[in-house]
Formats: sequence, structure tokens, C-alpha cells
Amino acid sequence: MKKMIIHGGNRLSGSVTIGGAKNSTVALIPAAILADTPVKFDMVPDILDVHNLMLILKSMNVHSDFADGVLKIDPTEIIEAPMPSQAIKSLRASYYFMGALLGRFGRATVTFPGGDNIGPRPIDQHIKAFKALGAEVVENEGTVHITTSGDGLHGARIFLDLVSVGATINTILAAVKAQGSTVIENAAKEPEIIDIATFLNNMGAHIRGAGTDVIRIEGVSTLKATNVHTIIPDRIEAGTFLSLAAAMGDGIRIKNIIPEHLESFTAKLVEMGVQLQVDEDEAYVAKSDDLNAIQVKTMPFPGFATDLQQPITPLLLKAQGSSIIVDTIYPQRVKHISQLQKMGAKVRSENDMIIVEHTDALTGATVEAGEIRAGASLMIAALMAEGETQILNADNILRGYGSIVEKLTALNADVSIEDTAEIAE
Ligand SMILES: CC(=O)N[C@H]1[C@@H](OP(=O)(O)OP(=O)(O)OC[C@H]2O[C@@H](n3ccc(=O)[nH]c3=O)[C@H](O)[C@@H]2O)O[C@H](CO)[C@@H](O)[C@@H]1O
Ligand SMILES: C=C(OP(=O)(O)O)C(=O)O
Repeated sequence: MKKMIIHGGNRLSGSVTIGGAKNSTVALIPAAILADTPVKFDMVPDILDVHNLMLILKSMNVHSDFADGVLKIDPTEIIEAPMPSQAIKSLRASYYFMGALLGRFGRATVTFPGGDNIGPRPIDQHIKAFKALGAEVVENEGTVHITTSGDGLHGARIFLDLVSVGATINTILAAVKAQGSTVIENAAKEPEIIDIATFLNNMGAHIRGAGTDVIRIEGVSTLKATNVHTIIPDRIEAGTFLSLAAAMGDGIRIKNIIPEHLESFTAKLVEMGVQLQVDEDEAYVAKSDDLNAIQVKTMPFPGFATDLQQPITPLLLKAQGSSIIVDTIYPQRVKHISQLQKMGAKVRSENDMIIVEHTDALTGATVEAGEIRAGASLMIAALMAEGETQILNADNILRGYGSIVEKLTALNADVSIEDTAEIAE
């Protein structure tokens, strides 16, 4: 276990370069096992989720090698084998091995995934899609067994009951090598879905409509990588740094962004009065004062991302008046509230609403990162606070923020990470 130690109050300036998107990467790695050749990804973030996925690959005799942002995966000698349950439980995206193994072998046995504890996270829509494609699915003591008989998977028309990133990607992974045509209706439209479809299409898949709510897939028999796939920039990491820059920056440039992926977020910053200039692939945030309170409602893409409601909360403390956040995706995603209160933040959760009042000053405290974006929220608050903050369970931050100490230090923050293994035991 790790803890992050921050001495807050430093004004920050300089530039930061955003890494590849966590939520693309964690789907691309399982997707790689569908290939009949080695594959190579570029702009891979150095985050814990990647290392845990590499452990899972190893258990299947899939060799992977990660250095300088390049991840090579060789699935050509893959075998069916039990997967390490600790690694599976350490992240959400291990559920993508259900779709990927099903696509590769016509069967899969995968323990229920872990990931952030942000309220109920059922996978009924994933299972509904696998069944529609002809699979039989049995859940037994936390493990999902998926099998096919006869000719294996066949194309189907699937209407997802709700918009789900995971169910959309898992259906694509299972359907890409199935016989015939699959249509996914009410599909999620997140940019990461387009990234996965691009990777698969470049290997010979026929996926059309990714990024819209109807995705059409014609099954193919083989997938072969011929080029390096460069992962899109992480819009959630970018939003986290935008929020930090608006709260504590004296001029911060955020490089390697796709502005169109951040529009719902930057629109809110502008509404607050943040001094923001957005260019082709970077944004500049000047020192921002006199901020207005706003209302935020999280929605599937292109709406305001649930993963950014916690990172924007410390910035809202600086606004005059009361801001309100309603998280329609995860109403129980409030792990940061009690911890921010320990630092003196006037924030509370009431009737599925988060109410953020203007707070003159925050003070350092010992707090706990209950999940990744709660951790990001506490990290920003700690950089705003006077004195020392210790963020326990910082592993949750490292799940999704690559080279975070280096990136913050380069902006003049006083931050370090320490091992707390002995204390935890
Ligand atoms: C690895 C990854 O990409 N994680 C992201 C993904 O998670 P994840 O893919 O798990 O989230 P979903 O888009 O599936 O969830 C959206 C909503 O649908 C519900 N639901 C989902 C599936 C299902 O079978 N049944 C069901 O009821 C969920 O409880 C949630 O309320 O999208 C979330 C919503 O943008 C983000 O917060 C996560 O960062
Ligand atoms: C909820 C998140 O991640 P995961 O789905 O991987 O738990 C997140 O990235 O904010």
C-alpha cells in the first residue's frame, strides 16, 4: 500500500503532457488476445491497471513487454488457463477478458471484476449481449462461466437497456469474430469505444458506427496487426489537470489533448469564469479568480463525465455561492465528501446531490482515497491546502494517473509517494 504526501499551498506553473487514456488502454490490452499476430501499442500510460493486466496476460502464456510507453503483446501462443484472481479483482476492466476470450476460444471463465467502489456496478447488459450472440452463461460463486456449442457465436441485434461503456466494448470484442452481422443499439459513444474499434478495424475487423449509438459489426475470421496503435489522450487525466490549473495555477499549459473530448468539461470551466484558452491539441489556463458557482449533471458521453465530478469539486470550493453536482451514472459516488470535510471543505451530500459551498481555506489532514477519482479530488484539495496532507490508499490514484509525482513536481508541487506496506500489516 502507498500513501501520497503533499505539502500544499505552492502556486503551480509550467506545462504537463497528458498520457494515453486509461479506459482505452484497459480495453485494448484484452482486445489484443483476439489477434493472430503480435501487437504493439504506443502512448501507454504507466499505471497500476496496465501492470495488473500484464499479470493476467502472463497467466495465459501471453508474453508482454512494457517500456517507454510502448507495450508489446504476443498472443500467438495463448492457452486457456485460470486467471490470477487478485489481479482480476484489482481492476474493473478485467471483465473485457469475457468478451475477448469468448471471441478467441468460444468460451471464458472469469471471476467478477473489481475496480472502483462507486456504488452498484452490475454486468447484466454484458451477459445479455453474450447470450444474444448464442453463448450460455452461468454465474457461480462470483465466477462467470460462458460457453458456446455447435457453430459458436453468431451475429445478433442487441438493444442495450442502458448506455454502458463496458457492455458496448465487451459486445464488440465477442462479436468481432462471430459469424454474421451484429447490430448494437443504444450503444455508448465514448471516444474510448472509437479507439478500440479503430484498433480492431486496422487489424481487419468490420466495425462501423463506433462513436454513434448504433454500431454494426460484420464478423471476420482473423485479425492481424500491421501497425502500431497509438492510444488517444486521457480526457479524464486532462480534466483533472485543468481543474488543478484553474484552482492553483499561475499559468499552466496542458498538452496532448483532444479538445472535442473535453467540451462538456471546458464549457463548465468557462461558465465558472476560468481563464481558459483551447487550441488544436493543448489548453492554457491562466491564473483564475472570481469564479462563479455552477450546476453539474453527469451523463454518458458527450455529457459531463462521472469520472470528472470528483476532480472538479475542489475547484468549486473556490467559487462564490453554492454549486450542485448530480451524478446520474453513479449517485453513490461520494467517497471524497467525508475526506474533503476533514480538510475543512464545506461540501455535503444530500438526496443524491452534492452541494459545494465557497470555502476560504483548506488545511492539510490525513485522508483516504476510497477510489481513483476520489483520490484525484483529494490530491487537488491537498495541493490547495495549507500544511501537510497524507492520502492513504494512494494505490487507487496510481491505478489511473501515470507518472503523477513527476508531473506534479514539474509544476512546482511538493509531493511524494511512500510505501506503507508495514503499517498496513
Ligand atoms: C474501465 C472503464 O472504462 N471504466 C469506465 C466505464 O465503467 P463501466 O463500463 O463499468 O460503466 P458503464 O458505462 O457500464 O456503467 C454505466 C451505468 O450503467 C450501469 N450498468 C452497466 C452495465 C450493466 O450491465 N448494467 C448496468 O446497470 C452501471 O451501474 C452505471 O450506472 O464507464 C464509466 C461510466 O462512464 C466510468 O465511470 C468508468 O471509468
Ligand atoms: C471508475 C473508474 O475506473 P474503473 O471503471 O476502472 O473502476 C474511473 O476511471 O474513474
